[in-house]
Amino acid sequence: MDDGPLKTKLASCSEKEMKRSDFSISHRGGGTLQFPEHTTSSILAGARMGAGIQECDVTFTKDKKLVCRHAQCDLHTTTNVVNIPDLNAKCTVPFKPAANGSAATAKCCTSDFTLDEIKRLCAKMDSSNSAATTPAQYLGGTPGYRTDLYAKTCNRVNTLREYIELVDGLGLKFTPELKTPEVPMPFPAGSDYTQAKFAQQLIDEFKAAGIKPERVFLQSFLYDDLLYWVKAEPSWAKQAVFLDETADVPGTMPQAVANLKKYAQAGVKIIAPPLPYLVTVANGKIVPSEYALTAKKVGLKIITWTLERSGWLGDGSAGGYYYTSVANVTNNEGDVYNLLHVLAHDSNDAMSWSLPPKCITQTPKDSNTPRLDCLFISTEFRNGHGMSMVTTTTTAAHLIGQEAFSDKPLPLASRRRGSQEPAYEIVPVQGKGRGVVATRRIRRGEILLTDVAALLVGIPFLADTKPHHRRRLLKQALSHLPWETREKVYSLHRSSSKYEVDAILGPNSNTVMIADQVHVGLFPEAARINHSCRPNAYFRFSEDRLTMEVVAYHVIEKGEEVVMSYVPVETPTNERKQYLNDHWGFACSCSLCRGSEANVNDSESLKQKIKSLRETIANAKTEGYYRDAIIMTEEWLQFSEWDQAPVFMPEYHDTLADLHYLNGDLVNATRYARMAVDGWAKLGSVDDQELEKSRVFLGRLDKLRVQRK
Ligand SMILES: C[S@@+](CC[C@H](N)C(=O)[O-])C[C@H]1O[C@@H](n2cnc3c(N)ncnc32)[C@H](O)[C@@H]1O
Repeated sequence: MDDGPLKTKLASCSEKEMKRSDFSISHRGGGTLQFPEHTTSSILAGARMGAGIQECDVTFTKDKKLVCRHAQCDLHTTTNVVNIPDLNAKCTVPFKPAANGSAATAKCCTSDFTLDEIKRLCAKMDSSNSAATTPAQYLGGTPGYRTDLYAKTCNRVNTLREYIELVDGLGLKFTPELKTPEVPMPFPAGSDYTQAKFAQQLIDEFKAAGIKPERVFLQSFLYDDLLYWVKAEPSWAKQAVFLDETADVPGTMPQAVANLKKYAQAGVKIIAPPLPYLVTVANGKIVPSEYALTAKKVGLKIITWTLERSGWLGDGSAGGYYYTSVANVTNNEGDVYNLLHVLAHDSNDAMSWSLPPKCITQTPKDSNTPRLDCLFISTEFRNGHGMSMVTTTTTAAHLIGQEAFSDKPLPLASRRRGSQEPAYEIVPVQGKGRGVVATRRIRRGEILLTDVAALLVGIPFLADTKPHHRRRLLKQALSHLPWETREKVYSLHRSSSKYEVDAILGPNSNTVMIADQVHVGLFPEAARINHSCRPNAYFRFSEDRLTMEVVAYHVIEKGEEVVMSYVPVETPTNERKQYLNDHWGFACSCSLCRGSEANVNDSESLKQKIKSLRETIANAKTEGYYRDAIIMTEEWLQFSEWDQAPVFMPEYHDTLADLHYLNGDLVNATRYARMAVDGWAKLGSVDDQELEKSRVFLGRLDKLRVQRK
């Protein structure tokens, strides 16, 4: 693979455990390179490789039973049928040996046999030997890049029912494809076994097995099958997939693109074309095609047919059919990852943003590697709240990867009693402009306010970009926000500074981490919270929701101002005063900033002690002195209580649980983990994320204890 950020990122995962994911869908069972397809061994191999969804291509037997085969008429190449004389005789075209320069032939269909007969077959690797003069020879021909190793024992052909049972047992999802019949329908002629009946039978098998429609992605190449499901079985059609091959004939792509709207209007939800429909090349890079962009625009979801190649990527054939639209940038086997990256991220990027991203490339002073920063704007984000972001494409892709833009539910913030109004108001506060004041008593740990980011900007962009370029891009970022959010943001402009964006961003933004990169975030509502050296609240940033939650450190009485510390609480007084003055533009008048020398010094030395204790705890933890870290954590709690510095008991219990676990003491680790879970739960479930984290940890500890018994 070519060197670059993607290769580095992938290499960093080489030692990670494989995880099951719905992103990975097995084709014909998962292990077709090594296992006879659609068999139990193949499905188990797919599951081992991480497939979250498993395929069965569904076709019917002579007695109308449903079985899994890639095609209705492939039994002569995927089973030993031609080598069983009485069954071979029943084939549509029984085996005929090669002779006089003509290849050996056979054609055996599932509809030639009853299910009992099909159950006598052994599945094998999909191949045939065209030079065969005997049925046994015809079974050969497996290409050298596959193996017959696992076809030596008899793998039976699975029925749809057996596949459902197996995949259900593995806890996976299903993607059955209704195979286009190769015999005229109804089958047999004049009977009532129509195409619609076949399409219904497939769903009925899932219903009979008690499978919910949310676990099933039906597929078909026949548009009429999709229309049938939409009409007859709407809940099963919700994630039915239309396999689109209508642009395979040269010149037909424009029509295929135009048809997408029609499909969406008819109720189709997911389109699955082959790779070349989805990507093209622009400026030497793989990018989403017009087909992909249009599909998204009309509201269709996309599942790539398969990620496969016809021939090697590095031998000059450039992957054959599947790579036709990107052949001129395909020259080594690693290019499959470049393609996959575009399918997984870039095509979604292009859809998530309301305007095409605007990008600039610049090389930071301390590095030789150029960095691409882009302005991404989504006016749809959070029901029209909107958000602009200036960051690298890697960070944007990371956020898309964790579905940060999917409007996940927000954690519940405090409300006024018996009302939907927030439990705070924004009012003038003496000497500080405006501020946030509680309108009822807020409990410790309650989430007082949840705010959605209006703007996120990477620090490297701010540091490396020339001021006028920086201001211009940021101005665009703000001006494209939806009206209501934009008004809120502009109302934060308090100073008479010449540069509006600087005046808005400077004294109103918070530092947040996204994908391990430092960013500043503008949260227009939370930006009304003033500073105090003795805060009663703190903020927590959620990377996968792009929100800020303001949490009460301790009880905040009705009418009390909600305040946060703009600097780490343990920062020494002089440093703090200086920073607040330089960066936030005000002279700190907190009691700690202006208190008597003696008091300040007392508090100062406590702060210093806490600061160094926290550092020592962190060091002891990384160096493995867990016992010492445990003792110091107890000490830290004591000091914090003297100083009235905020400390959450569940947070503290989480730390102790972790340290005891690292120290190999499962009993104490479990004790503290349980206390942490109880503590978070008592906070009224307002902090679901922390509660969930502690619960997961406790679950792990419980499992470990059971294993060790
Ligand atoms: C994030 S804003 C807080 C909301 C602001 N008071 C308003 O009216 O929108 C930060 C600005 O508020 C003012 N501020 C915050 N805390 C203050 C404090 N403790 N004393 C004086 N001014 C403060 C400063 O002007 C600071 O730059």
